[in-house]
Amino acid sequence: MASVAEYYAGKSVLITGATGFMGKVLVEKLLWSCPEVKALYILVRPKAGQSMKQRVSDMMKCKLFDRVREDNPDFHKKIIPISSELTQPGLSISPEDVEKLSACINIVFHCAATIRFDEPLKHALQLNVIATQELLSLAQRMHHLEAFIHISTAYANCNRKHIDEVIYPPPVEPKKLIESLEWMDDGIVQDITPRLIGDRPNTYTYTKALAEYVVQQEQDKLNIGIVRPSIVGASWQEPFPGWIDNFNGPSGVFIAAGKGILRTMRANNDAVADLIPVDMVVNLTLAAGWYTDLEENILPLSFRKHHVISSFKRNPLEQAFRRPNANITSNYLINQYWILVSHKFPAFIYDLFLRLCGQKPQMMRIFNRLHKAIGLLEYFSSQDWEWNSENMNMLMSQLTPEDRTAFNFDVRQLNWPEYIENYCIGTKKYVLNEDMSDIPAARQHLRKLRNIRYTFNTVLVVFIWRVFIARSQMARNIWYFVVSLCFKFLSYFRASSTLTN
Ligand SMILES: CCCCCCCC/C=C\CCCCCCCC(=O)SCCNC(=O)CCNC(=O)[C@H](O)C(C)(C)COP(=O)(O)OP(=O)(O)OC[C@H]1O[C@@H](n2cnc3c(N)ncnc32)[C@H](O)[C@@H]1OP(=O)(O)O
Ligand SMILES: NC(=O)C1=CN([C@@H]2O[C@H](COP(=O)(O)OP(=O)(O)OC[C@H]3O[C@@H](n4cnc5c(N)ncnc54)[C@H](OP(=O)(O)O)[C@@H]3O)[C@@H](O)[C@H]2O)C=CC1
Repeated sequence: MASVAEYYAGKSVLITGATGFMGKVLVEKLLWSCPEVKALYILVRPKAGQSMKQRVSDMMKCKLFDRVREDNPDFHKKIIPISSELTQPGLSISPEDVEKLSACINIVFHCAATIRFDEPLKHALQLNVIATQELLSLAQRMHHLEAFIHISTAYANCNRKHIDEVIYPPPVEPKKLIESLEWMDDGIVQDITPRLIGDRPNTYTYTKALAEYVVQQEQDKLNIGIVRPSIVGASWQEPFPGWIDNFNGPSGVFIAAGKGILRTMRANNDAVADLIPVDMVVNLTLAAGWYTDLEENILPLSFRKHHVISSFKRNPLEQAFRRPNANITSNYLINQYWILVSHKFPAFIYDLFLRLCGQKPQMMRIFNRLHKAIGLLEYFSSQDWEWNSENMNMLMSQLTPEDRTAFNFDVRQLNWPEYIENYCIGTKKYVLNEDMSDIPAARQHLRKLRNIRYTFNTVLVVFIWRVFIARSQMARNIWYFVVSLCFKFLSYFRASSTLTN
């Protein structure tokens, strides 16, 4: 059997979602580890006033492609952008491009999706299910297609506790749902969405489950593979440790904690957050293309020992609101208490301060957004799942020893504290674009925050005590008793030290 790199040599690959987090890393890794790959066709749409060409050219300037660029400055010649808006009929690919793709594509990686948890059902269905269907139809026209790899999520079946490497029956026949939603206006769809998604937490996991079923329907006509990553985090090693470019999932949580904004979160301390580095997911995806089978992948990170706070204390973010410190509890009331004391109260004080300085208050608004985001993640942070990963282990055993290194997805090799440290540094450098040389100033800022806190606490204690003493005889008695006790101790130590001298 050919090695993974040999398999991709001379092949033309089609990638959707190549401008996304995972897609970019997939493109980079293919160019780096499979240098003989013939061409990478990427489906891209114009966005935010930028043309498709401009977007692709910006993407290739990204630091992520540094090692590829150094190795081969002409690497961009292998990347062929195809204009496509996935939510449009026929993916809005021109007939000439359809012809071109049909004639040359050997492998398809379908990464594009909306991963927002609050996506309206109609749009999530359009992108995650209908576009997948359209892509499968296109794939059937490809004369030399060898594999169609669909990126799903380990949470597509999160309504189950134990998840096997099988496609479960869909919650509803996708075709019927698409037909019925077609005539409904957005308001009606919004009203019935909770009933439709049932025991799933959001439209994302619901539509990803439907998409898996749609892909499975084509298994007689195409060689399909489904990869189900869990929570995808910053890169472990490739192209360099800590690469991350978004606020999704844990990254937003880490940044909010590092900035001292997030001080409490509802999660099951005994549960694990199944985090997997993006480079491992990409390695597994490429190996799945080589082998074409059904895979999934997880790595447990315990909520109790997450190493995030200690990492940010060593490498602080700039201008933190408060010192990083997070209380993780599964108890609703305790969490609400901390939200009040550690989130809303400081936000209120800070906004009051801003108002007094003639500035616009902003902290309460930031906290409201944070609470919305954290609320959407709570379902995942409060539970535990069990995944079967026999196919993944089998795939690993099929790789040559060299490929096991070049396309490593063995999560047991990961050093957890080191990975989280690089992840936190990655959020600082690549998401927030902060300079590492500012770390001493950021540490100084944390020290200042600590001193403000000590001063504030002392003033508060003295103030409460003074109020208390003024009103209660008993408090006064206790106060005098404590003071006289301290005084006696002091005199005793002074006397005994005089004796020993
Ligand atoms: C110290 C404790 C440590 C504990 C350790 C444990 C960690 C693990 C924790 C929990 C794990 C659970 C994870 C489960 C994952 C499942 C896995 C998957 O299969 S898929 C992928 C998942 N998909 C998402 O993560 C999308 C989630 N995001 C959304 O749905 C939306 O972004 C939402 C609703 C959260 C916000 O929507 P809007 O409309 O209010 O805002 P918008 O347009 O997205 O963003 C506005 C601005 O805010 C930033 N932003 C977005 N999310 C942020 C966040 N979480 N924190 C801070 N800023 C964020 C954005 O970059 C943007 O910035 P600009 O305006 O462009 O400058
Ligand atoms: N991130 C995670 O934690 C996890 C992700 N996954 C899965 O991995 C895959 C990739 O996720 P990730 O890279 O994080 O997601 P991103 O949101 O970073 O990327 C999504 C990609 O889809 C493209 N896309 C979205 N809408 C359209 C459209 N209408 N037309 C054309 N392209 C479109 C985006 O293009 P554009 O740049 O134009 O917006 C982007 O390239 C998804 O299938 C997701 O379900 C699974 C588990 C966890």
